[in-house]
Amino acid sequence: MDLWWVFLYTMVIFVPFLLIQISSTFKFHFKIISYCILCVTLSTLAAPVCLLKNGGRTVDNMRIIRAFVRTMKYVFGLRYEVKGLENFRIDGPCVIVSNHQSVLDMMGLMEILPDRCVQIAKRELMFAGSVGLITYLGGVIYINRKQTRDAKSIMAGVARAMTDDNLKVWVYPEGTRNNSGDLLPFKKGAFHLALQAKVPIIPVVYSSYTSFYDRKKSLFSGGIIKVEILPKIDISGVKEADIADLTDRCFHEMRRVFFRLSGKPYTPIKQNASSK
Ligand SMILES: CCCCCCCC/C=C\CCCCCCCC(=O)SCCNC(=O)CCNC(=O)[C@H](O)C(C)(C)COP(=O)(O)OP(=O)(O)OC[C@H]1O[C@@H](n2cnc3c(N)ncnc32)[C@H](O)[C@@H]1OP(=O)(O)O
Ligand SMILES: CCCCCCCCCCCCCCCC(=O)OC[C@@H](O)COP(=O)(O)O
Repeated sequence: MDLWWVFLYTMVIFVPFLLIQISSTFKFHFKIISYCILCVTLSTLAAPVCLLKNGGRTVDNMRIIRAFVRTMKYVFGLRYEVKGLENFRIDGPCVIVSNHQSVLDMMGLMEILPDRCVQIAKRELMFAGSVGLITYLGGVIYINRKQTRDAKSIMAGVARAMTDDNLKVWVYPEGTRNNSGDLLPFKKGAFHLALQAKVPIIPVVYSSYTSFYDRKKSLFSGGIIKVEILPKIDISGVKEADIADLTDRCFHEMRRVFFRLSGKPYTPIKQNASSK
């Protein structure tokens, strides 16, 4: 008899708990899948517009893509509070570096994307159906992260294109998505690129998503994202040998802003800022 009561009480507590868990995981995946479906649908609609208006692969298509993507934040209840947009107002090309937390970043990117700006992306994105097609039409530069030598030679070509075609380039120096509530060490490609093209670096920081988006906790609700565009980092006088220091400086500056925007106390780290 006693065992029966234990069983009953366990079920009364356990079953609703299990159901809540399942429904929150289900809700999370449902939202992520909706996000992907919306991306695929919008890129299918935007691709013909790009082709009809601009003919083929050109950075001018980014204006069209930007307009489509900017509608998506309303669907997911996201709001962006942007500061420092005036720092984008520089003549000529530059390298923009920002933190990368999730696939949702694409919305934050398009929210503030300046004209004539292309992104560096992993080459796998090229094969993502209509999303791949739209990134191709927008002029996204693909790199193979597993082949540093290839990635470097592509970046050297990009440096030339930046000055020839007056292009801004957006790089995620962490090199991968990171939803940990801190920044990953920076890779050096973006900084080599700025030096090779002789252009300034503009850091952009997005506050942490962890309060409304967390893959591990199956959390994805609406929220406010604070964005700050920092003043440009001038690279005049910087030499190849100073790249590690430059990377370090930029990393620490961005990390400080990241903690401030995320409302978390700043904790200094001793480890080297760059990945090697
Ligand atoms: C309407 C529809 C809507 C829906 C659809 C919307 C579509 C929207 C359209 C468009 C938006 C698109 C959004 C795309 C977003 C995509 C995001 C991603 O994919 S993020 C992943 C890929 N990005 C990166 O990885 C970049 C950052 N990585 C780098 O820059 C690396 O540095 C890289 C890959 C070049 C090399 O990586 P290493 O892992 O080998 O690491 P290292 O430490 O940097 O380099 C190793 C050694 O090589 C030197 N090195 C690196 N780059 C060099 C260079 N260019 N020249 C000379 N040396 C270089 C370094 O100094 C280092 O050497 P020493 O250790 O210092 O001795
Ligand atoms: C035929 C297959 C169709 C597949 C459709 C997939 C639709 C996906 C829509 C998502 C579009 C968002 C684009 C943002 C790109 C992005 O943020 O990629 C992540 C990479 O930065 C980092 O990669 P990782 O190293 O894996 O963290």
